[in-house]
Amino acid sequence: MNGYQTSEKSEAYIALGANLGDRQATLMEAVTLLDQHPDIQVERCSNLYETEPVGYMNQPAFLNMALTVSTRLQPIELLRAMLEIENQLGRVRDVRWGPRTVDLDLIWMEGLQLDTPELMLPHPRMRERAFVLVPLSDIVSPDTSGLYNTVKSALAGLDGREGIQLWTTCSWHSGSAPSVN
Ligand SMILES: Nc1ncnc2c1ncn2[C@@H]1O[C@H](COP(=O)(O)OP(=O)(O)OP(=O)(O)O)[C@@H](O)[C@H]1O
Ligand SMILES: Nc1nc2c(c(=O)[nH]1)N=C(CO)CN2
Repeated sequence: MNGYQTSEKSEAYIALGANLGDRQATLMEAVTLLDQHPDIQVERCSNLYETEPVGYMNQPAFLNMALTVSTRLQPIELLRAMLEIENQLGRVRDVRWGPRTVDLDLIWMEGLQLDTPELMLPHPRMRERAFVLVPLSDIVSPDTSGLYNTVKSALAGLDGREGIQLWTTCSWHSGSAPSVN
């Protein structure tokens, strides 16, 4: 699909990670801030997983999770809203793949492919990242068949879930804060 209808609501999948400060509190704050944006509604929220760092090893373990949101925003506007929330929560960019208070990546919008430096969709590294795929597998449904099939086949091709532990369950009830156990 090339064109993009902004008048209709779209579902977007977002991966979140944090490995500095109070990781769980920061992730919960990011979810709340996303839902408080006037044009973004959080629909589903994965459990939280503690994961070993990938790419740059000399850093603390991450907490990772994933969300489904619905929005009428253009994808680039959604990404900019996400980057603003990262800044609000104290994200500092220095080392590539290095430690961060919070990271929000736009992973997938069904039927959409983009290849610009500012935004690539689907996220170009999603298939090799168990820390993205495992949380996503909590929230994908066969209705979103492109993503569902991508997550299932990418997970089957990885070496399993080594380095990924369930940290806490999480559920989302519209209009309230995310609830963790
Ligand atoms: N799908 C996407 N999601 C988030 N950022 C993207 C995406 N595609 C391109 N970018 C661009 O990548 C830039 C760097 O993002 P970021 O600092 O989060 O990278 P990173 O988390 O260190 O590494 P990685 O991109 O491998 O996850 C962002 O400013 C953004 O413009
Ligand atoms: N376990 C884990 N490792 C990472 C993560 C992350 O969120 N979790 N994010 C990175 C940059 O996007 C690099 N490495």
